[in-house]
Amino acid sequence: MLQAIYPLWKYVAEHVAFADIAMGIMLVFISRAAIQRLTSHGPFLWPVFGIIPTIFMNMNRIYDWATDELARSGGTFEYRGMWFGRAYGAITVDPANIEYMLKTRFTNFPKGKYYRERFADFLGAGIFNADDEVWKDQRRAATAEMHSSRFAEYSARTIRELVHDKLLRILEKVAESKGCVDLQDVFLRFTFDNICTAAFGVDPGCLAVDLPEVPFAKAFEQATELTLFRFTVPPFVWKPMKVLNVGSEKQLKVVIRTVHEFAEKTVSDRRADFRKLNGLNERSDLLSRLMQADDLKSRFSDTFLKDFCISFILAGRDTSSVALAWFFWLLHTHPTVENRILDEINKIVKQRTTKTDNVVFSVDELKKMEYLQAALSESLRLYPSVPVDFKEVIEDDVLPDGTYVKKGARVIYSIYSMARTESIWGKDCREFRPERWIKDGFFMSENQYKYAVFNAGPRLCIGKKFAYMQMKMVAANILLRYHVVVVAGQEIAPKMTTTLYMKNGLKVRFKPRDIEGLNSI
Ligand code: HEM
Repeated sequence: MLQAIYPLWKYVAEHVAFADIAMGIMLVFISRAAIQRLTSHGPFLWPVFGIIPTIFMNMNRIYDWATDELARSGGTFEYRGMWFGRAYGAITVDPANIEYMLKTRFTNFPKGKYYRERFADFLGAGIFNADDEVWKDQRRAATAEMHSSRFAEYSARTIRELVHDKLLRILEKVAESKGCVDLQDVFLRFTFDNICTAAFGVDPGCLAVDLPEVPFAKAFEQATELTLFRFTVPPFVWKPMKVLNVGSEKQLKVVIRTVHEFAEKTVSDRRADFRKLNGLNERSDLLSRLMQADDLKSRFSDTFLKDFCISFILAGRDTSSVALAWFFWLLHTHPTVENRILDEINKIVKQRTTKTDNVVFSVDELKKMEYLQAALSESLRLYPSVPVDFKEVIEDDVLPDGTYVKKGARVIYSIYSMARTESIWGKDCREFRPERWIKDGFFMSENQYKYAVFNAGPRLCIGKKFAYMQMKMVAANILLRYHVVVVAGQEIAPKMTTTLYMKNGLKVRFKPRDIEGLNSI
């Protein structure tokens, strides 16, 4: 045998240079990739690394890149990538595929282990990080409490107080000084205080006039960012770092501790109040309502309540604030829309029978603001607070458009790209046109799977109603009193992360309006 191979090897060694062999291997890979490109949709898949190099090349415009590729591929493309571990699946904007995953085959497309493993330290088994029975239990409890008239009244009151006692004071101070402020930062502070008040019944005080740094809020922000880092590196990098307690994992441990200590103390203090007062009838925040509702069954342990509240804060913290920042930016670039909103607010104020110096909108008045609701929905369509989401595949499946997805795959849906897809929203899909939401003078909602901004199906956002009330209360009160002037020369661009922040914030000035002359901008 060796006698036969040796002459052959000798011949190859003498006549074929190493470079020729390398070239041969490369040609095989390139022709495989070229065949793949010709026979499938989607971006070029590189040898070995698949889609990863293309993602890195387009990192600073990843959402627009995905939109272009999805348009080229007819709405869905498959991907695979090797980044110290295998990743594979599909990316889609097809509403039928989204309905299939989020409703029809809900149990085959959970959040999954990949997500849960990375968020476990921070969120424990909280609703945002749970599947199956653990999720169902929390969902049921949260829905019952949040849809109660008691919570609706409590949240309306707390939002109103926060707007009038804190937010408008800050704006007034900025307007008087003729200075400018980062409106996105102000909104982030507002929603953090607001969601903590709703979930825990505790106001952390981020929205004080001097805009202080609040340790709990800072720790929460860092815990989110450092957890997201785990999605960008392979497990064999972050897991040993966690065990050895070094680098970002060391920092993560510290900030998670701060968040958990705050939450644990709030839960145990409330438990003590419960025992002392023999109930929590006076309190309407979610934590107190859950404790009270659970009085006899003892189903909700303190750990469950802590995890529940932390998940809730994560879900409701930044979503409506970034939505408001994009909304005010769009108004700046579309003054006719701003005028129409002002007309609507003006009419509602004029319908009042009693005049007052300080207009405080009631929930009924906010409900009548149909055009404002349309403008906020349109702004969220173009700039969805959660631009992409994904689900894990439990068993091999076929999506309605024929895409085969293997067990263990991740199917990503790009909500940002959906808004820019002509087959979904028409030729004017890229335009900011609140009128598309108005039929016969009234706001008309859209199919959840076409407008997946608040997710859809059994996991539809629980805070949707709360978020609209919050956004309308803020927008109507600011617009009534100020013309928001965007400072010229700043770069407005999205930050490439899981929440659609403005990368550089939104610097604005406030020009007080003559409330009598609402029609003049
Ligand atoms: C404009 C504002 C908001 C938007 C665009 C939004 C969007 C979303 C989206 C896309 C999800 C699904 C996330 C996922 O499963 O990966 C979600 C879930 C959720 N949202 Fe919202 N949200 C907003 C405001 C809020 C607020 C203010 C609250 C709390 C008061 C809230 C509470 C929740 C909760 C608890 C879930 C988890 C539901 C579940 O998994 O069953 N959201 N939201």
